[in-house]
Amino acid sequence: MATLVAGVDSSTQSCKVVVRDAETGRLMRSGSARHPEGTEVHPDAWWDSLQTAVAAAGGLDDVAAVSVAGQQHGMVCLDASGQVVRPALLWNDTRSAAAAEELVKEAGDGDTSSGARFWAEAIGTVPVASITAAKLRWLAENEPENAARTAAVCLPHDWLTWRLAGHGAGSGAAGLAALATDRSDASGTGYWSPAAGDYLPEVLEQALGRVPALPRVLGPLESAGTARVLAPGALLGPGAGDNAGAALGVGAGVGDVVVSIGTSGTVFAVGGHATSDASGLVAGFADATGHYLPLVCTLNASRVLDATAALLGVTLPELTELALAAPSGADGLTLVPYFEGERTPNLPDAMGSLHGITLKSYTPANLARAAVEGIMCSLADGLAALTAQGVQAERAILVGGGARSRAVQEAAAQILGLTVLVPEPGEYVADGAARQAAGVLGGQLPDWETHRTTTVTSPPDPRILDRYRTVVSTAYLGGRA
Ligand SMILES: Nc1ncnc2c1ncn2[C@@H]1O[C@H](COP(=O)(O)OP(=O)(O)O)[C@@H](O)[C@H]1O
Ligand SMILES: O=C(CO)[C@@H](O)[C@H](O)COP(=O)(O)O
Repeated sequence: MATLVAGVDSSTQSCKVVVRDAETGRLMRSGSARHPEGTEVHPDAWWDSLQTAVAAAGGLDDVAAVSVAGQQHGMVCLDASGQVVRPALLWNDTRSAAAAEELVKEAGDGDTSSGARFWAEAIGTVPVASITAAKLRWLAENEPENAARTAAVCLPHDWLTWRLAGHGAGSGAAGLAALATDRSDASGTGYWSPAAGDYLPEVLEQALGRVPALPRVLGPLESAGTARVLAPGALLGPGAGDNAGAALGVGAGVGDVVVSIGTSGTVFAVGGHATSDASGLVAGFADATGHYLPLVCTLNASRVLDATAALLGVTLPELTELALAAPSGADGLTLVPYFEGERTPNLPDAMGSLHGITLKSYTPANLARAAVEGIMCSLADGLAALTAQGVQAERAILVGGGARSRAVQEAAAQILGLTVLVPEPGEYVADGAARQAAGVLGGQLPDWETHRTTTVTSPPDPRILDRYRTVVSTAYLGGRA
């Protein structure tokens, strides 16, 4: 009988579970379940969704190993008994924007530029609202009683792995000591340095006022123990942040840039050295294989498509058809997609906007196309920031729910200036977690050949990005590029 492994992606909008053959990678079963809306979510809701998704995948009683990947940065605070202190603040919750600014300024003794240089060099990432350290500073300032009750801090994937190991409310000090994470997710906290491979407790103390218990950071194929719940007896992998999970899932190599269009838009690459971008555009994360994962993340991607489809009263496939019916460049209509504020560039209070409205351009088809092009332009800016850090970019690999849209695929080919590869629709973060689980079981990452990939061709149209950049520069950046 085949040995089975499972991978989980506990992402912003949903939880996905895949069960694969450990040797061949063949997909045996899968399931998913929705997460609640909002940017503040109680971790119990993720646990409920995980249970539903596991049941939909036919259970995990027969799997030999499981790894959990998840949305990054979410602040999960536990008290001394192991109980969750308050609902988690997610990566896309911007209430911590001012706290992030304070942390940067304080590190430079009041000077933001030298503060940013400190963070880039010490941690690899200049904090913005998304980063866990900024959320902890917000907690200390706004909910001191919750901050005082916080005995341990962990991330969404750490907490789910811990629950699978049988820990939870009532586990006490021994339970907190069993918390584990991996390099990729630790690198998004703002108090773990990918270059040093260690926590910087002084940075955490500056953020929260003291240093609570933290998860042990496991190596790429180090086990987090044995599952006792949902997959009893299965080996637990270290897990990963979802972007590092996607890199594992698509098998990204040198020259590949992964572009993910989910709730977040991300552009990232696996690299051989740690980056430190003091401009704050590129986060210098770690990957899940012992290397690095320089990454740009935006707050606005697939949900801009959801909102535009809702406004036009069409389904997502209909939105794609509308966008494809419009001319490239949408007759000059430019949509800046900062609907939820923006993280890159760091404009937490920004709003979206529409430019170039004329009697000719103001049509449903052009609006659909402008939404797609606006998202892709913001990711093209991310790509430019990445290559400015020395990242080699030859091919873009599109993943995430939005990559299912042919209009998105074609816009990528027109705007990014790279060869665009689209793996067949799938759950690549959960697949990456499953691949990690197989690696933990067998001692090395398997080379699964599990997905077909198509190359998208569409004539490049540099006018789209030029026009977008002019609009962003004048309307949002005070004339700066
Ligand atoms: N056919 C489609 N066309 C465009 N977008 C799609 C399509 N199918 C799914 N999506 C998008 O996928 C998104 C969810 O993607 P996903 O990567 O699962 O998000 P997350 O990882 O943030 O939870 C939805 O917001 C939806 O807009
Ligand atoms: O904050 C980041 C990366 O820094 C986001 O990429 C989150 O990890 C959420 O991912 P999705 O659920 O949108 O895929």
